[in-house]
Amino acid sequence: MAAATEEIKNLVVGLYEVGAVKFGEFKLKSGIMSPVYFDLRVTVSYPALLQQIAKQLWEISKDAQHDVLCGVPYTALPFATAMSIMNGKPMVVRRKEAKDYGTKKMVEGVFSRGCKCLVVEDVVTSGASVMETARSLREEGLDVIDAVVLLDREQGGPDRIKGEGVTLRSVCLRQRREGESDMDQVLTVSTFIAVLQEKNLLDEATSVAKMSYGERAGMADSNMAKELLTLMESKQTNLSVAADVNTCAEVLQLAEAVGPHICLFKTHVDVLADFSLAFTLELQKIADKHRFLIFEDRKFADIGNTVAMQYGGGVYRIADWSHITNAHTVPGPGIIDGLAQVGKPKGRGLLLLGQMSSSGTLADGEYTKKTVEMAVARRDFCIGFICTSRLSEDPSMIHMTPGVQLEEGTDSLGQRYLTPEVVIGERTSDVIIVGRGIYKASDPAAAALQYKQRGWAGRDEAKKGEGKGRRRSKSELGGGEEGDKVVRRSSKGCGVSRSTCLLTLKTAYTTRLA
Ligand SMILES: O=c1ccn([C@@H]2O[C@H](COP(=O)(O)O)[C@@H](O)[C@H]2O)c(=O)[nH]1
Repeated sequence: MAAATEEIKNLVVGLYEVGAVKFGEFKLKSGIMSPVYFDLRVTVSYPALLQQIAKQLWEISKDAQHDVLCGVPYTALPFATAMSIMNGKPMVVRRKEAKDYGTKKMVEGVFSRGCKCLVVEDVVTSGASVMETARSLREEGLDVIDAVVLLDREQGGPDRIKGEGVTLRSVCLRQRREGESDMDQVLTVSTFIAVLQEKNLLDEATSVAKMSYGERAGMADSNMAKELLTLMESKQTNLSVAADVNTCAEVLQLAEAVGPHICLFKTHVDVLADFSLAFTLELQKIADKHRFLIFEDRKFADIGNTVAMQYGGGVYRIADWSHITNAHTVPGPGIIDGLAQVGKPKGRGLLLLGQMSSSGTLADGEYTKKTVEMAVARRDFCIGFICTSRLSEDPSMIHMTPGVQLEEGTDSLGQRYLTPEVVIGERTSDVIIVGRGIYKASDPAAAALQYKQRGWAGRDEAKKGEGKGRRRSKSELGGGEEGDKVVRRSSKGCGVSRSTCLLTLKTAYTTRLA
């Protein structure tokens, strides 16, 4: 599955740079407040950007049926014109008001009855403008079954438009996956933010490392990521214990002892001499009691079909009891799809191994980069990474780092240890995973508390921005004119932190008006 292509990323950045996307505080025509406003009218002043827009709109029109194009007046007229010129496709123009002289035609241009017309729109909110245009074109004898839009504000537009017999396709930052509806084919807000952050275009305050886990929970795409981030915030812990002990009784005893201090309990059930499904039920009871999630560190590494069987069946039936599991990306994205087939219906989440803590690991450079792309493209199921430092500025992605002890060092088999302060404070990871440092301690509960405190304190360092995850803004957020949909706007002076704006933005986007 492709992540946002470079072309789409460039388009997002281009829109942002010309002020077609503004962050601040806006009252929309509907009365709701929004921390983002799209004003695509400015794009007429940027021919290269207009060309990019037309190219993307044309690409998503490929499966649509059309003999002519018609832009919804006025902002989308130049989009349709650019598409027409670039692809040699004729267009028609729909008048907003009929002339009171001459032909009194509502639609200008040459067409015949039954001619298929593709409606082109800039932004869809409720879908009213597209529907009005489609009705008017139909009254003149044109056949309208498809429409395309640059930005879908996810407020029910495509469904309403579908109700009028028109399929709306939107330019999106990820490709539609099998089984997803048209409504899923949207420019997701967290992807939008991730692209701008990746390009260092958002204010430093938006750096994910500076956001609370709670704020990020509100922005996460998968329910499992939301649940874990919420739990971390409410329990004030970013500690995961790795229970690498050999019997079920030892695992359960450890879970009872460390349960109050952790967000996640990591298992390797294939090292248990006496594994049974009854044991998993006991573990789940302890997890419920102490409010932590279970992570079976299975490190799947086969083709999609095989991992689906390994995850859902066999002796361990991992998907039945483990909230989270993980996978290598060596096989390619099929491994994620295979695991998602089993795990998604159960509400589970997946971590990808982007880096490893062991010395000489091959998981670096291009491999790590590709892994991040795979995760972002499936953020409905992928909740983050096993890694040694932050890999992505996407607020949905939870970074978990193993190889943590109170002192830096190595073991005799190549494991490398960093301290909680380095992992969370400097490398801006989200979760420390600690095994021997805790289960081999004379008092595992006391050791867990100590790691928990040091891991949580690391957050303060990360928020100060001294770490690697620090982002510097390249450009100030620009001022913008008041549009007909905007009552008030302020960017710098809105009195709300940028991260709060972004959180509200996410909320605004995910709240359907219908
Ligand atoms: O890169 C990786 C990935 C996973 N692990 C796992 O974490 C724990 C670490 O245990 P320690 O005793 O704290 O070394 C263990 O379960 C590994 O399988 C990792 O270490 N590195």
